[in-house]
Order: sequence, then structure tokens, then C-alpha cells
Amino acid sequence: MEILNLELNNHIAYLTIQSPPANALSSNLLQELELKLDRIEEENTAKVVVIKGEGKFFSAGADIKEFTSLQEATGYQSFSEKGQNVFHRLENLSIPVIAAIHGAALGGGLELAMSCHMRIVTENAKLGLPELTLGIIPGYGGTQRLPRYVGNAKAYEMILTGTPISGNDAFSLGLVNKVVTEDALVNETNNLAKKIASMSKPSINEIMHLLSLSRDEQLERGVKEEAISFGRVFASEDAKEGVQAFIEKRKPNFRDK
Ligand SMILES: C/C=C/C(=O)SCCNC(=O)CCNC(=O)[C@H](O)C(C)(C)COP(=O)(O)OP(=O)(O)OC[C@H]1O[C@@H](n2cnc3c(N)ncnc32)[C@H](O)[C@@H]1OP(=O)(O)O
Repeated sequence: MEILNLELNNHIAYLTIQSPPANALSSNLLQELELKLDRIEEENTAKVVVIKGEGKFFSAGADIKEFTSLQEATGYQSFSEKGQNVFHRLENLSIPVIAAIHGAALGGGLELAMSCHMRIVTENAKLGLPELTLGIIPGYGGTQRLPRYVGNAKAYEMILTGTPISGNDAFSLGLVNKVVTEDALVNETNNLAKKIASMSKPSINEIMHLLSLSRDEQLERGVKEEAISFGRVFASEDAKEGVQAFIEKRKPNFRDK
């Protein structure tokens, strides 16, 4: 089975993450996302992309189990940059991307959703950046994109406590476009996608270019700094402890080293 399924239908490209149970963003999945974006661009028929997750969650973030086999030599900074680059490409696509979020969008899962242009979320979904609970920090652009959506005060709280917010709260804060019941997610997302797909492609492409110019230049600088910090923190003893504790399903014992 493919871990990222692409289905093109009536000018809508549906990308479904199929990597249960967590739909973790493994390095294979990120590579697959690049390939699927290549195909969408080559075919050049889609006017909108929908990203969703199969099973219980949208995505629980980077594959924490893969972290233990990440060799220091391969560079933790470049691990972060690889994800950042894919998400940068997604954000700068010439067609809009909608994330349909249910269950959980945590860590890299929320960073993926924040790189999309619109988000529809279920009421009870959990959205957050829990990386600090693992002794690491967000590395796929989350430190830079979250404050732009929810404001500084809430971003500090969400990142420093690692506590997720509900779909309802995400809507109140302006992080998502719409909050819906679990049953309505597919229909509401399709309705939005269809409305966009009924527009003329050249005007969609021009608008995507113009709206991309509304992003400030600091974002790119901040994302670069984030990868450097990610590399530094990931090499710490507390990062090893945090990841090991997650795998062993216990509380981490951080030593501030
Ligand atoms: C640069 C980017 C960095 C990052 O993204 S770091 C990762 C940030 N994400 C997280 O910290 C989220 C971690 N996961 C969770 O908090 C919870 O899980 C959930 C809330 C998503 C779900 O909780 P529940 O319903 O109680 O299920 P469960 O037993 O915890 O998880 C089911 C299985 O999924 C595995 N899993 C969950 N998240 C990840 C992940 N991010 N990477 C790899 N595996 C994951 C678990 O270990 C377990 O597996 P098993 O059944 O073998 O015990």
C-alpha cells in the first residue's frame, strides 16, 4: 500500500496520508509528498489540492520512532531542512491547498497543516506543537508560522507547554477556516474544494502568486534559524531522553543538558 495516495478528480487532487496508526511524517512520506507534488504539477489539471489523513488522525507529526536511528553524522539540522523545504514548496504552490484535519495534527502534522493555505478541522481534533515534551523543538517551520496565525501570546503558551488546543479553540484563534463535526468533514472540505475548482485556473494561479507576496520576508529567515536551533537541541542528552521516554511510554527525566 502507498503511504501517500494521490487521486485526481474533477480538477481536485486528493492526497491521503495512509500510514496508520499515527500517519507519522516519516522521511519516506516526505519524499513521497515531493513526488506527488511533481505529478500534480506535471499533469497540470488540478486547481486545488486537499490533504487528509486516513484512520484516527490527520498526522501525529514526524516519526518519533525514526528519531532513534537518525545518526548525528547525517545532521539533525538537515533533517529539519528537508521537511522545511517540502513545506515551503507546498506553501508556494501555484494552486491552493486545503488541509482536512481530524483526530490530531501534532508537531510536524500541524506544521504541515500550517503550510497549507486553508484548514478545516473537526471540533474535537487536537492541534499542537508538543515537541518540548520530547526534549526537542519544532523543526518544520512551526515556531515561525504558529505565531502568525494565533498571535504571540498563544503561540508562546502552546509551544512552551506543548499542550494542544481543540478544533473549536483553533477556530476562535483564527488558526483554521472552519470547524465542523466529524461526520461533516468530508462534505465541507469537498464543498470548499469544488467552489475553488469552479474558478478559472489562470486567475487562481495569479492569485496564489499575489497572496504569496503578502508573506513577510522574516518568515524565511526565521525558518532557517529554526533548523539551526533544531540541530543544536536534537543533539542534546535531553532530546535522547525525551524520545526514549515517548517510546517507553513514560515521563521523561530531563537533566537540562
Ligand atoms: C520536526 C518535527 C518534529 C515532530 O513532529 S516530533 C513529533 C511531535 N508529535 C508528537 O509528539 C505526538 C506524539 N503522539 C501522541 O501524542 C499520541 O500518540 C496521539 C495523541 C497522537 C495519540 O494518542 P493515543 O490515541 O493514546 O494513541 P497512542 O497509543 O499514543 O499512539 C498509537 C501508536 O502510534 C504511535 N505514535 C504516535 N505518534 C507517533 C509519532 N509521531 N511517531 C511515531 N509513532 C507515533 C504510538 O507510539 C503508538 O504506537 P504503538 O501502538 O506501537 O504503541
